[in-house]
Amino acid sequence: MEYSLVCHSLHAFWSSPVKKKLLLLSIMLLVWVYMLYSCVGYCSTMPSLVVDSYRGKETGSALAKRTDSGRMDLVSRLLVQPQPWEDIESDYEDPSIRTAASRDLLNDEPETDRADEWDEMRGEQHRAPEPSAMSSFSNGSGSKKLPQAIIIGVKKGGTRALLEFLRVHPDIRAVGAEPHFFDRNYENGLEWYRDLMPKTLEGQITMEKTPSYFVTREAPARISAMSRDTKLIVVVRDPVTRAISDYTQTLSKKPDIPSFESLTFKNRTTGLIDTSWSAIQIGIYAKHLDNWLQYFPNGPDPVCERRRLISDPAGELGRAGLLRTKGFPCLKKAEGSSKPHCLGKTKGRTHPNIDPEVVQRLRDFYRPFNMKFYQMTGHNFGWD
Ligand SMILES: Nc1ncnc2c1ncn2[C@@H]1O[C@H](COP(=O)(O)OS(=O)(=O)O)[C@@H](OP(=O)(O)O)[C@H]1O
Repeated sequence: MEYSLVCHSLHAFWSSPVKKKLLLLSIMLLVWVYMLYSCVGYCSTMPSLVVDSYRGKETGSALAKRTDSGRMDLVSRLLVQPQPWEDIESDYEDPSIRTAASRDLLNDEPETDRADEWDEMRGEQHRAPEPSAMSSFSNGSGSKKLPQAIIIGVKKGGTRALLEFLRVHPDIRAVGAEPHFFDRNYENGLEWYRDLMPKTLEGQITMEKTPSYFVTREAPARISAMSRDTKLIVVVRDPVTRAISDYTQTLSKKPDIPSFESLTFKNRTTGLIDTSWSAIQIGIYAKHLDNWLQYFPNGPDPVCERRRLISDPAGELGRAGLLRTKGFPCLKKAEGSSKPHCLGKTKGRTHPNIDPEVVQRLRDFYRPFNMKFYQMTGHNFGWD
């Protein structure tokens, strides 16, 4: 009896249309709350491939200390546009690199473009960190290692472009500024050098580029003492246009220097070339390479060529055996950016017009050295 009464009242309750709607609404609300709860939990534990603007401004330790709830993560992901170019690599912030003197070998002039480094550092601040590096950064894992690969030259050869191409790859981590360890800072010791490097995980490659190593007499012995397995990479360029590019850089900083033509010759009448001028000397590649072969009998490998780096970067890197098997995307654009990150403002300066006779004289001067260089590397770069 009691049972039928309860059933009856329940039946009466369910049969009321208003109450039916109320119940339906409550169920929907419950389902919605449950779904939201699950989604928050799931998203907050997803590996982060992009950096939101807030995280991007933090340092590693700040990241570690952060105790955001998953809900905030979700909200920031939904509301804030992902800004993958806002992460800052700590290696660019290293004051010891920024203040490292950068001087020409023979001319007492800045060797590479400091302005470039700054531009590139700024550009770097807008780079998306690689997923693997990101995770090592955020969880504090990974360690600083001595570089396994170094771009050793040549100055004005396109070394910056090459490094930027390579470091797009998630398995490559590189220090952006030039450490100049094996030429100017050697007395600081290997620990100092290692400390400049970014943290890497197992399997990642640490790299740096300092183009003056190629012409530094002590560099091969020093690099070999660090590790004979160090992979040496050289980008070369037609020595005549390289010299003009080098001169153009100096001219942009010291507009009062003598003309290229007058610096080229010891004696213009006799046509004797001044090989003590660094702009000329750097281009005698065969001579410098000889020095490397004493410590690295296989020589730098690979030797890339600047023209090909411009016309077919992926092909040139593939030919050179760099990342051949990795499906390397060379000039990757950042999400949300129309520009590929590559070079600073000071690259691609207009060269001054040089007297064609002087250019020809220089071509004649370099020809035998170029031939020797082709022989040594087993590759005709076609500069003659
Ligand atoms: N994608 C690409 N590939 C190859 N080369 C490129 C590329 N982009 C720029 N460049 C030119 O490279 C020249 C600068 O070389 P570096 O980066 O080695 O200069 S530096 O030694 O670090 O100052 C510099 O040459 P100049 O313009 O003749 O001065 C750059 O314009």
